[in-house]
Amino acid sequence: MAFSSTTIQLAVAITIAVVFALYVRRRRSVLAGLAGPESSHPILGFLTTLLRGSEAGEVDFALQNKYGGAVRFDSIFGMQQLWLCDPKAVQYIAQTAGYKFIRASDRKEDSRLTVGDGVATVEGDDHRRHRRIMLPGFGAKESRTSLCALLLSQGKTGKSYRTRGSRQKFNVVQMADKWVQIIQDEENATIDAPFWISRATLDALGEAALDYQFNALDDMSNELARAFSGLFAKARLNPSNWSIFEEYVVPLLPLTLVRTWNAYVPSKKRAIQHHCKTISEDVARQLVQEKSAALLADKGGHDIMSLLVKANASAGAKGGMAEDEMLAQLSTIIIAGHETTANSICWTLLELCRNPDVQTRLRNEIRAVRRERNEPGLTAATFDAMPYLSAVMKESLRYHTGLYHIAKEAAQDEVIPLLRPVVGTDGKMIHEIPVQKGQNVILSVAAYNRDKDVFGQDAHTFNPERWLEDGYITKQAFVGVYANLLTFGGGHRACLGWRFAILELSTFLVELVDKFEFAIDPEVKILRGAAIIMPPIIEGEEAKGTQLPLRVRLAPPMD
Ligand code: HEM
Repeated sequence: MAFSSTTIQLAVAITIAVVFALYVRRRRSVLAGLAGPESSHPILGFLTTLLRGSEAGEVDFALQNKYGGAVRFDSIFGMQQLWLCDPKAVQYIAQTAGYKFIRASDRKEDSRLTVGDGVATVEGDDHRRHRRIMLPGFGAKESRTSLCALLLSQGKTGKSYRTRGSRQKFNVVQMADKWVQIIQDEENATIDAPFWISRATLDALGEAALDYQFNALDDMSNELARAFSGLFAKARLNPSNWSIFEEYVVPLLPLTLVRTWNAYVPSKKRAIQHHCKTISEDVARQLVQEKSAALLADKGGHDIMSLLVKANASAGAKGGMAEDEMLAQLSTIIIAGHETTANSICWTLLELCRNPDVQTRLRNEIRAVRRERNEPGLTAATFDAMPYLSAVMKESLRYHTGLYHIAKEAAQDEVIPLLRPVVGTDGKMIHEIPVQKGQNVILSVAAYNRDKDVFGQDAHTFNPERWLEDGYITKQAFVGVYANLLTFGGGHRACLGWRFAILELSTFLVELVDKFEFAIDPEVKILRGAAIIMPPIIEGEEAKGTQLPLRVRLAPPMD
């Protein structure tokens, strides 16, 4: 990439200013006694290893194995960063400390570029206000209602749910029909699972959460689907040294300079982010207008966006959201809820390929329950009757976390407790870690979810059985909203859509595993891409982005 001389001069000036600021800060750092790895780059420290490891999570597992639950490492210019997977430390930061730990400020402007000032970006009182307005759309009842409306639409529509007009099939059934066509037309065809699942989950999110038809499965040229599919891999996989430098140094500048930089210094990532934001804002504007009109006519729906418009109207001028904040929520929901869920479905299918006995047992359970209940469509109660499905999902969300890191920052001086002490550089045991205001902290979702004390000595093995046996999992500290995993985060920032994601994952698995048998060419090595989220990628074909070629066959009928 060629840089203009102004960009280079600006970069040099910023570098000098930041080096000086960090030099002062480093002298004050209280993390020096914690053990950690050597830097792998003179300027970028250990970041090049952490962000570009062979596979997302692998560096985390090595740190956990060598140092335990708390690690210090150097980021840019020797600035000290804290990495944690200790259950009590994670619990403290994600849950107990509340707003004493905020979203890392180096991530905020970046996510603002894609989603604007939505719930995932704002802080403090604004964040409380956004969550209060959004929560009604994401509660247990609403998640079930909006998704059940969809699930039932493939059969008879329940009287308490709205009809879906001309749409007859839930998206996964529609996708499965297309797969049947492909495998009938071409012997030994492989299906690139993320290509299809990403479109189907976008359609599902549109219909269930927004009452909007993206038509991504029918319309291969759909602009929004093309922009958002594989977005993280396109924008973030394998970052160059320059991208890492920019991502960590620029946010240290005063906000106006950060925004000037983002507006005038060209980058592939920012071009992608800008494109996505523009497209999603167009859809959001249309939706907010439609939903507001429907509300005025007393015809408000039960989808998340309608509930959001309704809750916002009730909140009134003081407690409500401005128009740009409402628009930002739609981009937030698409970014937060689309690829994360699509990837989780893909990883679960891959584990079913790698563990054929698990696949067979799951199919047997699905078919037995469906035969026994004999219902036209799926309901939340159908899933409740499938304990093995629940175990497979929990294990998949544990083993392949949607995000492998959650980045936080101390909003004040704090002391972080540890469940298990770690050995300091002077050989003494460290039981708690004092941090100063502004300290960046990485919570390793990948490593916490593989904690052997919590999940068993075989935590690095995919084993759904652990969720069915009493005493296999020992709760060390309450951490997350679902199955005590850190996958959906925790506390005041926990994922708003986790119930929705679980219902969606359940639906896709039931429909797909009932109908198809899945296998993968053993020669194809699938890696967890490191792109904030973890898209499946093929070793040696990283440049092609998200891929998961599966051998899909019709499953033999039940005896
Ligand atoms: C398997 C799928 C998913 C995973 C693994 C996932 C994971 C996460 C994580 C780790 C966070 C950040 C938690 C933190 O910072 O402490 C988050 C936040 C969020 N997620 Fe999800 N998510 C998923 C699906 C969804 C869905 C389907 C939706 C919406 C329909 C959604 C909406 C959100 C929102 C709005 C936030 C921001 C919450 C806030 O900042 O207050 N997510 N998610």
